[in-house]
Amino acid sequence: MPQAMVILNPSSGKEEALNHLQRVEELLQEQGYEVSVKETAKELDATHFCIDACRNKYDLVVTIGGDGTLHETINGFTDQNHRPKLGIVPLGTVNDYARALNIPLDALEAIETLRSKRVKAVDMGRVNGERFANVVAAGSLAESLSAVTSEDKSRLGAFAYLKEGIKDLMNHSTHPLIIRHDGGTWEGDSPLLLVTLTNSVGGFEKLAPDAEVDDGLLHCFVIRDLSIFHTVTAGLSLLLGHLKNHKDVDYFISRKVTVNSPDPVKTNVDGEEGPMLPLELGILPRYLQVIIPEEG
Ligand SMILES: Nc1ncnc2c1ncn2[C@@H]1O[C@H](COP(=O)(O)OP(=O)(O)OP(=O)(O)O)[C@@H](O)[C@H]1O
Repeated sequence: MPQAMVILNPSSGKEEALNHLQRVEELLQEQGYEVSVKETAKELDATHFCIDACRNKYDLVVTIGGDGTLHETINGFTDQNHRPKLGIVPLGTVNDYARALNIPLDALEAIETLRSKRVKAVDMGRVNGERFANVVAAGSLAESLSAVTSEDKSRLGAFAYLKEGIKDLMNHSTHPLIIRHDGGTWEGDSPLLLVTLTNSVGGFEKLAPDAEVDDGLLHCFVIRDLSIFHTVTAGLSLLLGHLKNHKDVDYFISRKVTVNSPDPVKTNVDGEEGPMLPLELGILPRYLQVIIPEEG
Protein backbone atom coordinates (compact mmCIF):
# COMPACT_ATOMS: atom_id res chain seq x y z
CA MET A 1 0.00 0.00 0.00
CA PRO A 2 1.45 3.47 -0.86
CA GLN A 3 2.35 5.54 2.20
CA ALA A 4 1.58 9.26 2.68
CA MET A 5 2.84 11.48 5.48
CA VAL A 6 0.86 14.63 6.29
CA ILE A 7 3.00 17.32 7.98
CA LEU A 8 0.72 19.86 9.59
CA ASN A 9 1.57 23.12 11.39
CA PRO A 10 -1.38 23.95 13.67
CA SER A 11 -0.07 27.53 14.15
CA SER A 12 0.09 28.51 10.44
CA GLY A 13 -1.86 31.47 9.13
CA LYS A 14 -5.21 31.72 10.85
CA GLU A 15 -4.58 28.53 12.86
CA GLU A 16 -7.09 26.50 10.88
CA ALA A 17 -4.87 23.62 9.71
CA LEU A 18 -6.45 21.09 12.09
CA ASN A 19 -9.92 21.90 10.70
CA HIS A 20 -8.79 20.61 7.30
CA LEU A 21 -6.97 17.51 8.44
CA GLN A 22 -9.91 15.11 8.28
CA ARG A 23 -10.70 16.01 4.65
CA VAL A 24 -7.06 15.57 3.64
CA GLU A 25 -6.91 12.16 5.33
CA GLU A 26 -10.15 11.02 3.69
CA LEU A 27 -9.05 12.15 0.26
CA LEU A 28 -5.67 10.45 0.50
CA GLN A 29 -7.27 7.25 1.77
CA GLU A 30 -9.66 7.38 -1.21
CA GLN A 31 -6.53 7.51 -3.40
CA GLY A 32 -5.34 4.28 -1.75
CA TYR A 33 -2.76 5.75 0.63
CA GLU A 34 -2.04 4.63 4.16
CA VAL A 35 -1.80 8.00 5.95
CA SER A 36 0.28 9.03 8.94
CA VAL A 37 -0.14 12.51 10.41
CA LYS A 38 2.70 14.48 12.01
CA GLU A 39 1.87 17.71 13.82
CA THR A 40 4.70 20.23 14.24
CA ALA A 41 5.21 21.79 17.65
CA LYS A 42 8.35 23.84 17.04
CA GLU A 43 11.02 24.92 14.57
CA LEU A 44 12.61 22.14 12.46
CA ASP A 45 10.00 19.50 13.36
CA ALA A 46 8.86 19.50 9.71
CA THR A 47 12.46 18.85 8.56
CA HIS A 48 12.82 15.86 10.88
CA PHE A 49 9.44 14.43 9.86
CA CYS A 50 10.37 14.72 6.19
CA ILE A 51 13.74 13.00 6.79
CA ASP A 52 11.77 10.11 8.34
CA ALA A 53 9.47 10.01 5.30
CA CYS A 54 12.49 9.79 2.95
CA ARG A 55 14.27 7.12 5.00
CA ASN A 56 11.12 5.03 5.29
CA LYS A 57 10.45 5.34 1.55
CA TYR A 58 7.11 7.13 1.79
CA ASP A 59 5.48 7.82 -1.58
CA LEU A 60 4.00 11.21 -0.71
CA VAL A 61 4.52 14.04 1.78
CA VAL A 62 1.75 16.65 2.12
CA THR A 63 2.39 19.93 3.96
CA ILE A 64 -0.52 21.75 5.54
CA GLY A 65 0.92 25.13 6.51
CA GLY A 66 2.67 28.21 5.21
CA ASP A 67 5.90 28.93 3.36
CA GLY A 68 7.88 28.44 6.59
CA THR A 69 6.57 24.90 7.02
CA LEU A 70 7.25 24.20 3.35
CA HIS A 71 10.80 25.53 3.70
CA GLU A 72 11.47 23.30 6.69
CA THR A 73 9.92 20.31 4.92
CA ILE A 74 11.99 20.62 1.73
CA ASN A 75 15.14 20.83 3.84
CA GLY A 76 14.32 17.28 4.92
CA PHE A 77 14.91 16.11 1.32
CA THR A 78 18.58 17.19 1.51
CA ASP A 79 20.97 14.42 0.38
CA GLN A 80 18.18 11.80 0.38
CA ASN A 81 18.21 9.27 -2.45
CA HIS A 82 14.50 8.57 -2.05
CA ARG A 83 12.43 11.75 -2.22
CA PRO A 84 8.66 11.33 -1.91
CA LYS A 85 6.34 13.41 -4.09
CA LEU A 86 5.21 16.64 -2.42
CA GLY A 87 1.64 17.91 -2.05
CA ILE A 88 0.95 21.43 -0.78
CA VAL A 89 -2.09 22.74 1.10
CA PRO A 90 -1.27 26.44 1.58
CA LEU A 91 -2.53 27.80 4.87
CA GLY A 92 0.05 30.50 5.58
CA THR A 93 -0.35 34.23 5.23
CA VAL A 94 1.55 34.71 1.96
CA ASN A 95 1.93 31.27 0.31
CA ASP A 96 4.35 32.32 -2.43
CA TYR A 97 5.13 28.77 -3.43
CA ALA A 98 1.51 27.83 -3.99
CA ARG A 99 1.04 31.04 -5.99
CA ALA A 100 4.02 30.14 -8.20
CA LEU A 101 2.61 26.66 -8.90
CA ASN A 102 -1.00 27.83 -9.41
CA ILE A 103 -2.13 25.78 -6.43
CA PRO A 104 -5.42 27.33 -5.23
CA LEU A 105 -5.09 29.57 -2.18
CA ASP A 106 -8.48 28.38 -0.98
CA ALA A 107 -7.76 25.44 1.35
CA LEU A 108 -10.67 23.24 0.23
CA GLU A 109 -9.79 23.71 -3.44
CA ALA A 110 -6.11 23.06 -2.71
CA ILE A 111 -7.02 19.82 -0.94
CA GLU A 112 -8.95 18.68 -4.04
CA THR A 113 -5.80 19.20 -6.16
CA LEU A 114 -4.17 16.36 -4.20
CA ARG A 115 -6.21 14.08 -6.51
CA SER A 116 -4.35 15.48 -9.51
CA LYS A 117 -2.18 13.13 -11.56
CA ARG A 118 -0.07 16.06 -12.74
CA VAL A 119 3.36 16.25 -11.14
CA LYS A 120 5.95 18.91 -11.90
CA ALA A 121 9.69 18.55 -11.36
CA VAL A 122 10.78 21.81 -9.71
CA ASP A 123 14.15 23.35 -8.89
CA MET A 124 15.43 23.74 -5.36
CA GLY A 125 17.81 26.48 -4.31
CA ARG A 126 20.94 25.95 -2.24
CA VAL A 127 22.12 28.63 0.18
CA ASN A 128 25.21 27.71 2.19
CA GLY A 129 24.25 24.34 3.73
CA GLU A 130 20.51 24.91 3.46
CA ARG A 131 17.85 24.47 0.76
CA PHE A 132 15.33 27.08 -0.29
CA ALA A 133 12.13 26.83 -2.26
CA ASN A 134 11.50 30.37 -3.26
CA VAL A 135 13.67 33.34 -2.35
CA VAL A 136 16.77 34.59 -0.59
CA ALA A 137 17.03 38.28 0.27
CA ALA A 138 20.17 40.00 1.58
CA GLY A 139 20.68 43.57 2.79
CA SER A 140 19.12 46.06 5.13
CA LEU A 141 15.75 45.61 3.44
CA ALA A 142 15.94 41.86 4.08
CA GLU A 143 16.26 42.68 7.79
CA SER A 144 13.11 44.75 7.71
CA LEU A 145 11.30 41.96 5.80
CA SER A 146 12.13 39.59 8.67
CA ALA A 147 10.61 42.19 11.01
CA VAL A 148 7.14 42.09 9.35
CA THR A 149 4.76 40.88 12.03
CA SER A 150 2.36 37.97 11.56
CA GLU A 151 -0.51 40.36 12.35
CA ASP A 152 0.54 42.70 9.52
CA LYS A 153 1.00 39.76 7.13
CA SER A 154 -2.49 38.47 7.94
CA ARG A 155 -4.03 41.94 7.69
CA LEU A 156 -2.14 43.44 4.74
CA GLY A 157 -0.78 40.41 2.85
CA ALA A 158 1.95 41.42 0.40
CA PHE A 159 1.50 45.09 1.31
CA ALA A 160 2.92 44.38 4.77
CA TYR A 161 6.28 43.88 3.04
CA LEU A 162 5.84 47.02 0.96
CA LYS A 163 5.07 49.01 4.12
CA GLU A 164 8.23 47.82 5.94
CA GLY A 165 10.27 48.08 2.75
CA ILE A 166 9.35 51.68 2.01
CA LYS A 167 10.08 52.63 5.64
CA ASP A 168 13.53 51.12 5.27
CA LEU A 169 14.26 52.66 1.86
CA MET A 170 13.33 56.08 3.22
CA ASN A 171 16.15 55.63 5.74
CA HIS A 172 18.61 55.05 2.89
CA SER A 173 20.30 52.20 4.70
CA THR A 174 22.55 50.33 2.31
CA HIS A 175 25.53 47.99 2.57
CA PRO A 176 28.43 47.48 0.17
CA LEU A 177 27.80 44.18 -1.64
CA ILE A 178 30.11 42.14 -3.86
CA ILE A 179 28.04 39.70 -5.92
CA ARG A 180 29.82 37.20 -8.16
CA HIS A 181 27.64 35.52 -10.78
CA ASP A 182 28.10 33.54 -14.00
CA GLY A 183 28.23 36.75 -16.05
CA GLY A 184 30.67 38.77 -13.89
CA THR A 185 30.79 40.71 -10.64
CA TRP A 186 28.37 43.33 -9.30
CA GLU A 187 29.89 45.71 -6.79
CA GLY A 188 28.20 48.65 -5.09
CA ASP A 189 25.97 49.89 -2.30
CA SER A 190 22.55 48.31 -2.11
CA PRO A 191 19.65 48.05 0.29
CA LEU A 192 18.58 44.70 -1.19
CA LEU A 193 19.62 41.73 -3.28
CA LEU A 194 16.77 39.34 -4.12
CA VAL A 195 17.53 35.91 -5.53
CA THR A 196 14.36 34.14 -6.56
CA LEU A 197 13.41 30.83 -8.15
CA THR A 198 9.76 31.73 -8.75
CA ASN A 199 7.67 34.62 -9.96
CA SER A 200 6.01 35.28 -6.59
CA VAL A 201 7.90 36.98 -3.77
CA GLY A 202 6.23 38.35 -0.65
CA GLY A 203 2.85 37.79 -2.30
CA PHE A 204 3.81 39.96 -5.32
CA GLU A 205 3.06 37.50 -8.09
CA LYS A 206 4.57 39.72 -10.76
CA LEU A 207 7.88 40.38 -9.07
CA ALA A 208 9.84 38.06 -11.34
CA PRO A 209 7.53 37.17 -14.26
CA ASP A 210 10.40 35.47 -16.15
CA ALA A 211 11.25 33.06 -13.35
CA GLU A 212 9.99 29.52 -14.00
CA VAL A 213 10.08 26.95 -11.21
CA ASP A 214 11.96 24.52 -13.48
CA ASP A 215 14.32 26.75 -15.49
CA GLY A 216 17.44 25.81 -13.49
CA LEU A 217 18.25 29.48 -12.87
CA LEU A 218 18.66 31.91 -10.01
CA HIS A 219 16.93 35.19 -10.92
CA CYS A 220 18.80 38.04 -9.24
CA PHE A 221 17.62 41.61 -8.64
CA VAL A 222 19.93 44.19 -7.05
CA ILE A 223 18.41 47.49 -6.02
CA ARG A 224 20.76 50.46 -6.06
CA ASP A 225 20.64 53.26 -3.49
CA LEU A 226 17.26 54.90 -4.15
CA SER A 227 15.96 58.42 -3.69
CA ILE A 228 12.44 58.79 -2.31
CA PHE A 229 11.11 59.48 -5.81
CA HIS A 230 12.72 56.36 -7.19
CA THR A 231 11.44 54.37 -4.23
CA VAL A 232 7.90 55.14 -5.32
CA THR A 233 8.54 54.32 -8.99
CA ALA A 234 10.31 51.08 -7.98
CA GLY A 235 7.25 50.20 -5.87
CA LEU A 236 5.05 50.71 -8.94
CA SER A 237 7.36 48.60 -11.12
CA LEU A 238 7.12 45.87 -8.52
CA LEU A 239 3.33 45.90 -8.69
CA LEU A 240 3.26 46.01 -12.49
CA GLY A 241 5.87 43.30 -13.07
CA HIS A 242 8.51 45.60 -14.58
CA LEU A 243 10.96 45.57 -11.69
CA LYS A 244 13.86 44.22 -13.73
CA ASN A 245 13.55 47.12 -16.17
CA HIS A 246 13.63 49.84 -13.50
CA LYS A 247 16.65 52.07 -13.99
CA ASP A 248 17.81 51.58 -10.40
CA VAL A 249 17.50 47.81 -10.51
CA ASP A 250 20.10 45.47 -12.00
CA TYR A 251 18.83 42.07 -13.10
CA PHE A 252 20.80 38.98 -14.07
CA ILE A 253 20.37 35.21 -14.15
CA SER A 254 22.95 32.74 -12.94
CA ARG A 255 23.48 29.14 -11.84
CA LYS A 256 25.84 30.11 -9.03
CA VAL A 257 26.07 33.31 -7.00
CA THR A 258 28.31 34.35 -4.12
CA VAL A 259 27.53 37.39 -1.98
CA ASN A 260 30.06 39.12 0.28
CA SER A 261 30.26 42.36 2.20
CA PRO A 262 32.76 43.97 4.57
CA ASP A 263 29.72 44.79 6.77
CA PRO A 264 27.76 42.29 8.86
CA VAL A 265 24.68 41.84 6.66
CA LYS A 266 21.56 39.86 7.50
CA THR A 267 19.52 37.73 5.12
CA ASN A 268 16.04 36.30 4.82
CA VAL A 269 15.43 32.83 3.37
CA ASP A 270 11.91 31.84 2.26
CA GLY A 271 10.44 34.53 4.52
CA GLU A 272 12.34 33.61 7.69
CA GLU A 273 15.59 35.07 9.07
CA GLY A 274 18.56 33.41 7.30
CA PRO A 275 22.36 33.23 7.84
CA MET A 276 24.62 36.32 7.84
CA LEU A 277 26.73 37.04 4.73
CA PRO A 278 28.75 35.60 3.05
CA LEU A 279 26.38 33.47 0.99
CA GLU A 280 27.02 30.79 -1.57
CA LEU A 281 23.97 30.13 -3.72
CA GLY A 282 23.34 27.38 -6.21
CA ILE A 283 20.53 25.44 -7.79
CA LEU A 284 19.43 21.80 -7.92
CA PRO A 285 17.52 21.60 -11.20
CA ARG A 286 14.20 19.70 -11.19
CA TYR A 287 14.99 18.21 -7.82
CA LEU A 288 11.52 17.75 -6.40
CA GLN A 289 8.27 16.32 -7.74
CA VAL A 290 5.29 18.47 -6.72
CA ILE A 291 1.61 17.73 -7.31
CA ILE A 292 0.02 20.58 -9.29
CA PRO A 293 -3.57 21.11 -10.48
CA GLU A 294 -4.82 19.34 -13.62
CA GLU A 295 -4.92 21.61 -16.65
CA GLY A 296 -8.11 23.40 -17.67
N1 LIG B 1 3.05 24.25 16.83
C1 LIG B 1 3.78 25.34 16.48
N2 LIG B 1 3.63 26.52 17.15
C2 LIG B 1 4.33 27.62 16.78
N3 LIG B 1 5.20 27.66 15.74
C3 LIG B 1 5.38 26.52 15.04
C4 LIG B 1 4.68 25.32 15.38
N4 LIG B 1 5.05 24.37 14.48
C5 LIG B 1 5.95 24.94 13.65
N5 LIG B 1 6.17 26.23 13.96
C6 LIG B 1 7.00 27.24 13.29
O1 LIG B 1 6.13 28.17 12.61
C7 LIG B 1 6.87 28.72 11.51
C8 LIG B 1 5.94 29.44 10.51
O2 LIG B 1 5.03 28.54 10.00
P1 LIG B 1 4.25 28.73 8.61
O3 LIG B 1 5.11 29.30 7.59
O4 LIG B 1 3.60 27.44 8.34
O5 LIG B 1 3.10 29.74 8.98
P2 LIG B 1 2.94 31.30 8.75
O6 LIG B 1 4.14 32.01 9.29
O7 LIG B 1 1.62 31.65 9.29
O8 LIG B 1 2.88 31.43 7.18
P3 LIG B 1 3.77 32.27 6.14
O9 LIG B 1 5.17 31.66 6.19
O10 LIG B 1 3.10 32.07 4.82
O11 LIG B 1 3.74 33.67 6.62
C9 LIG B 1 7.60 27.51 10.97
O12 LIG B 1 8.77 27.93 10.28
C10 LIG B 1 7.89 26.66 12.21
O13 LIG B 1 9.25 26.78 12.64
